[in-house]
Amino acid sequence: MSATILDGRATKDAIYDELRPRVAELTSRGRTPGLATVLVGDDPASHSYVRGKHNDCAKVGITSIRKELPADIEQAGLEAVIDELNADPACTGYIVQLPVPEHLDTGAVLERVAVDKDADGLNPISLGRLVLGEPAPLPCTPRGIVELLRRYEVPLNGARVAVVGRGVTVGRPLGLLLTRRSENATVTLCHTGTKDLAEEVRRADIVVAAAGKQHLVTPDMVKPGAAVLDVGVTRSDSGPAGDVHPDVAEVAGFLSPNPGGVGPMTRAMLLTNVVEAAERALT
Ligand SMILES: Nc1nc2c(c(=O)[nH]1)N[C@@H](CN(C=O)c1ccc(C(=O)N[C@@H](CCC(=O)O)C(=O)O)cc1)CN2
Repeated sequence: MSATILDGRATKDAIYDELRPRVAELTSRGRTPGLATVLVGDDPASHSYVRGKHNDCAKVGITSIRKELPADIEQAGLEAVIDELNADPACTGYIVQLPVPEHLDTGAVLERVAVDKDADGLNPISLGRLVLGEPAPLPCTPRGIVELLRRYEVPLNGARVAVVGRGVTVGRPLGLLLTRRSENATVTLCHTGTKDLAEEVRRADIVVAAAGKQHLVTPDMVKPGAAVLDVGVTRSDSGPAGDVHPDVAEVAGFLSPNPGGVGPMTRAMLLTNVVEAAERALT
């Protein structure tokens, strides 16, 4: 058996075909959406992700605003840039690319992003609304995972899902999304303290590996026919590697590869959040 590939690149392109006329409509009404990114430091992977986001903006007609700041910027300097974007009418949504250098206070930064411009859904008020089941921009990677599963008709209702990794951009919000009544899945959030990870994964109909540990999920851990989504990435001299061992493709029913799976979906959901915020502002 070889898994059906959950193709994030093709799905992203289909989503952009849907976004383009919505952006054109906003533009015709004098409200072109504008995405800003704030990138602190020189991390090559972060630069590559941000470049991808702006390339995508050009494809759908969203205006791009780029703020690139030195790695040694003080908290006050970064907050001044955030205040500037909060006040800029051309910026209808923005993100601070994570991680920021360690001397900066990530929580304070995310809290300062104006809620109505929070394109990442990572402001504590947006996350609180998600917990309460109120409308909010959804964090891009978890939203992308759910969208990818839906478009490939992977059943979610009643599914057992093992999410490996409890980070704030993926694992924790994904647990919240998948346990909404609309998704109705049962989620086990696994982490470094999980006693028997292999057993938890083996029980799952859907496995989301977002731990950032190379080839953590091996074929013997996967229930035959399960959907496996590889989200984590580890970079070494031999190049980037995902959290899922390549041989899992022989056991899984569906596989979201890395690269080419959830990464492009993260970008597609970011642009979707920006368009939705601009549409909300018009109504
Ligand atoms: N503010 C945020 N920071 C980060 C987030 C986030 O959602 N918001 N998530 C990750 C990184 N990320 C988004 O910024 C991201 C990761 C991967 C990709 C992507 O398109 N990957 C491609 C490969 C591209 C490449 O290697 O250059 C793929 O998987 O095919 C986009 C965005 C951490 N930071």
